[in-house]
Amino acid sequence: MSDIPYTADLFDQPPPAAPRPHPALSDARALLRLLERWVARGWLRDLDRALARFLHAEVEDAPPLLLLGAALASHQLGHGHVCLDLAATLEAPTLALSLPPEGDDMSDPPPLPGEVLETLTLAQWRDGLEHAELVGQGPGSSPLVRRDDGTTTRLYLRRYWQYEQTLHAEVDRRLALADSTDTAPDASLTRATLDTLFGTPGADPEASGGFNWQKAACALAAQSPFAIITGGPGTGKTTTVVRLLALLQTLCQAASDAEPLAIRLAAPTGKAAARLGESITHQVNDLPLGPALRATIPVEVTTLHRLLGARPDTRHFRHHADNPLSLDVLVIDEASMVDIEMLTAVLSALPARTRLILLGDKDQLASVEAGSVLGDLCRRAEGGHYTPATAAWLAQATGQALPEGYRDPDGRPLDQAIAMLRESYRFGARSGIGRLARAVNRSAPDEARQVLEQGYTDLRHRVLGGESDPALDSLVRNGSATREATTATPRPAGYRHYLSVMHARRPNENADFTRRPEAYSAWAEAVLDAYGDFQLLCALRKGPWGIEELNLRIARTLRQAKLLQASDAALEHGWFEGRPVLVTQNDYGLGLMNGDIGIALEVVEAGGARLRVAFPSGEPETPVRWVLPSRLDAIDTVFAMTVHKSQGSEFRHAALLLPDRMTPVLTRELVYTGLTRARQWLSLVEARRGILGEAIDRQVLRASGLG
Ligand SMILES: Nc1ncnc2c1ncn2[C@@H]1O[C@H](COP(=O)(O)OP(=O)(O)OP(=O)(O)O)[C@@H](O)[C@H]1O
Repeated sequence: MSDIPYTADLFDQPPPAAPRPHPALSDARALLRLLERWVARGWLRDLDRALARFLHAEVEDAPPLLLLGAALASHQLGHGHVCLDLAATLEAPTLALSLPPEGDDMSDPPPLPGEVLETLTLAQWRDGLEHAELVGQGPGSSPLVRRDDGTTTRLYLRRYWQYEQTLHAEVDRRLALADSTDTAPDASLTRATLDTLFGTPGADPEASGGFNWQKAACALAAQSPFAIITGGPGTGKTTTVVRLLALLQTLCQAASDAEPLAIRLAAPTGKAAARLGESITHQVNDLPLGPALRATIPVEVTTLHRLLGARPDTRHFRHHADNPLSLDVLVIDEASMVDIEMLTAVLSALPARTRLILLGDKDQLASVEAGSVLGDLCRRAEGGHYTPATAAWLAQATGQALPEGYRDPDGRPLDQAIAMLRESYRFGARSGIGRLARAVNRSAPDEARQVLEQGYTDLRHRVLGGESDPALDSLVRNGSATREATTATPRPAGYRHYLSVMHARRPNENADFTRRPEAYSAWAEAVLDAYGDFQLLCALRKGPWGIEELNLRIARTLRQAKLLQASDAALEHGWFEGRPVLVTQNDYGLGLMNGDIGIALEVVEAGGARLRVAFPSGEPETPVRWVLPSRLDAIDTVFAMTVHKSQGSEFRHAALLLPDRMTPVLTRELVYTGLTRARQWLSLVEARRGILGEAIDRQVLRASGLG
């Protein structure tokens, strides 16, 4: 009692005024004015406001709370959510809406969502959505759909609600087929084939209790027309799927003398497709199988757009429910990057008998488009939840007893179709990167901190002393010093490495580009390969820790070290030799895909020097595709790359830079995705001590009704 100041002052103060409801909550015109200010400021898309305006113009009595919900549900699509979760929005508007957006300087801002929503309750917002013409509860023609459960309401634009419904229906249809006994594969042949493909039974590491999850994944997927194989980097997803395809072909051959299964492999981006193609080619060659069976496993990988027959200027594909793909098996790699619209299109274009196998890492950042389908479907993957019938099948088909902890008599049909690979062969038990990735995934900041302090040789950690700390420049220029710095030990590179290769291996100055293309091609291949040795990854686009400012800072650092030569103007806005660029949009005409990285190189042509940009083509005969800078519009300089853009890529040494303050994009998934891009070494750079812990405490939860 004595701690409380007992002074007259305390009682003289008027009680704080209760916040008043914002006028936009009850007046449609005030709401539209507010949305206009948010659009002018770049907080909302014009598209989001246009929807609210359209509904207001069409239906005079459309409640303001409904218009607000519609604009925000539309805004959420731009942030990867298929719907607006009302309760989450009211609880933490800034986080749920990512508003104000990253990089806003907050000078003279319009009212913040938090201020506007401050007095609104979930019950009031729900009441405000009561409008039969505009908001339905299910099938119908209303533009919006709401789904209520005890704790929240989800508001969808009808198209996205429909995607979710189609996806549910298509997955359920396939899972129901899995239950019918006439589709069950021959258990003894499955077991004999898996023993051949995987060698002696039970050869998996102790960490998995001797249980070979790769083998189990093959057995689970072989008995279901829909299957997911999820696992972190290097857990053997590709290894497993190649063996699964060999098993399926063996079972098919034994069942009939018919043709082998028609199998296609696909990935969401050209880069992911090229990577899978390369990895699968090696794996197929190593299979302990005869050449005839090996030849039935394809090594060519296409993009999903190409598979479905994308047509320019329309979101409709050539293949759909009425013109389905003729296939027996479709494998989609990097499925975490596939958004809900694309996955629905794929499922609709596949006959129900076609087996669909999704591969991916459920813990990675989801697609930037709406819907984290893989993550949602795999929410229960960690625990297994296999029924007694599934455990019995695994015992018959693999000769292994499923550990108790993964059994569940109440397991759901979807659980039976999902296999999680739990052991990384790339990051063994002694790898700091692997241990850090596990700590991040478990949201264990203290454990992550300990891993950083334990002196792993593949892990470096640095806390910067401010925006201009030269340690960052030194890291990106030179890489990091190895602890066991002997000349024989390879070192984690910085950008000096690829630029040195560029200078040292340049073709003779008399070599003309048109007459000696092979000399230029070999040079470009060496430079591109060396570039893959290092990449700086950042969470943000804007501000001192964002890629825009860092790209310029790094270019200047490299010029100062005499590794680049360019005027200020060229560094800021133009082209210079050595400029690494990232393609940000597919360009089928040029054969370039979103995510491709090229490097500007100077070639001698017709007696003069000119810049051309070299991209890896993925084709063995002409490994480099040369493009004139003037033909490239959708590109960014990529000395610094956002973690979002780095998905599906790997670098021998990756430096992950975390900013000095929390922003909505900084989450556990982002840190995990960033650090698992490193194949051999990771440098983790904190702009402020402790930011890693704060980031991994926060997980993105995408709003959806899947899972
Ligand atoms: N059971 C195993 N025993 C030993 N090595 C393995 C095993 N499974 C996979 N590997 C090796 O681990 C490495 C990674 O395997 P793989 O490429 O199949 O993993 P992934 O999960 O597809 O990787 P990514 O995350 O790159 O997509 C490869 O070198 C592979 O040969």
